[in-house]
Amino acid sequence: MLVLVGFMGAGKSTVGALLAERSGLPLVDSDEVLTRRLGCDIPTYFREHGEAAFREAERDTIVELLRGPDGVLALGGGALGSPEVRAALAGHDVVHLDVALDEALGRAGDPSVRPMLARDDLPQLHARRRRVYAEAADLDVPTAGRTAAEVAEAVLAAGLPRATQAARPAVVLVGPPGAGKAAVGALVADRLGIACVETDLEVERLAGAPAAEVFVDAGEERFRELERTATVAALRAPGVVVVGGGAVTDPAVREALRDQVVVFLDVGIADAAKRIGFDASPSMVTLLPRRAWIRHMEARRPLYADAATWTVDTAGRSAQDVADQVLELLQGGSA
Ligand SMILES: Nc1ncnc2c1ncn2[C@@H]1O[C@H](COP(=O)(O)OP(=O)(O)OP(=O)(O)O)[C@@H](O)[C@H]1O
Ligand SMILES: O=C(O)C1=C[C@@H](O)[C@@H](O)[C@H](O)C1
Ligand SMILES: [Mg+2]
Repeated sequence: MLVLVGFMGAGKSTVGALLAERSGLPLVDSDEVLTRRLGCDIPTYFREHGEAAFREAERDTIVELLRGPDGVLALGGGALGSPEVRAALAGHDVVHLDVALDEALGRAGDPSVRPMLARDDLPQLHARRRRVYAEAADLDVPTAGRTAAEVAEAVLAAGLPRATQAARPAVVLVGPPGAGKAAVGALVADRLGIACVETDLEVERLAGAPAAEVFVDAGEERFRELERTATVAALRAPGVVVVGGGAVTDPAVREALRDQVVVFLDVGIADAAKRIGFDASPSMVTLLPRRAWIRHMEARRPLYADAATWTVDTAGRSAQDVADQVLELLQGGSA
């Protein structure tokens, strides 16, 4: 992961969003994940349970996020107080956004709602933490006199492996026709502010004809060839990638799926048949009658499951509900 550390107001969230956009990696903000998990905002939690309880929850959450799928991770300003968090940073690319105290105070917003700003030893806290951030970091970026965009440029220019790695999808969705991949993919991409690439549509673009037509006129073998080209290319670019139901039968596609963040959207014939509408107007999926769907699913289930980082059961659920679960998984929530 590309991990951003620094004092409150250093620009971790703002610069993190710019780096996420540039690298195609999802942005995860530990304060946001914690707010969701704690069920209330951080100042309220500090008031009701005290700082020690907050630090424990913060430590556990961050250690878990650091073990999770790749991304840009912005850490809360006090996170490095934990030796477990400092140890868990090993092997990640850590960037310290170095900000002077007066500048940070100018940026960090209303001090009355910031538990850690309401203390009289702030200059000492800032000086102490600055050393801890620098010690943990692979790169220190002074933010004084630089816009957030310039800070992001400085991070990219330093050539850290994660910031400059070849782009790859934030998440790849696999599953049979009727799993809801395209609908869920569009919702997830929308929330992450990134593109959604459907390999079926890419095949149509390459072939210059509807996918069903390629399948019937040029034959399945030609269709699979185009699908392999389109899918392997999509898996090297940022965004959310929705992989056509049969693509996993191709060994090159399975190879390209290795080490990706993959969600298998699982579904049974009852829900799939309802969602597809087997008698609706001609499309790729209406070529698959009920029995063929079942046969394909039996053969492909192990391939979907093998490729998957997570499996999500979509039976009886709306696309929005499934998309929310996928987002939660990406942002370190439990399944
Ligand atoms: N380099 C910069 N120059 C000027 N303003 C900036 C810069 N970086 C961030 N800001 C602004 O400062 C404010 C705080 O930035 P941001 O929320 O990204 O900081 P943070 O490190 O995530 O702080 P927090 O402790 O709240 O998580 C925002 O209004 C943001 O637009
Ligand atoms: O500096 C800190 O100790 C904190 C910073 C914020 O990011 C929050 O994690 C919380 O307000 C504590
Ligand atoms: Mg922030």
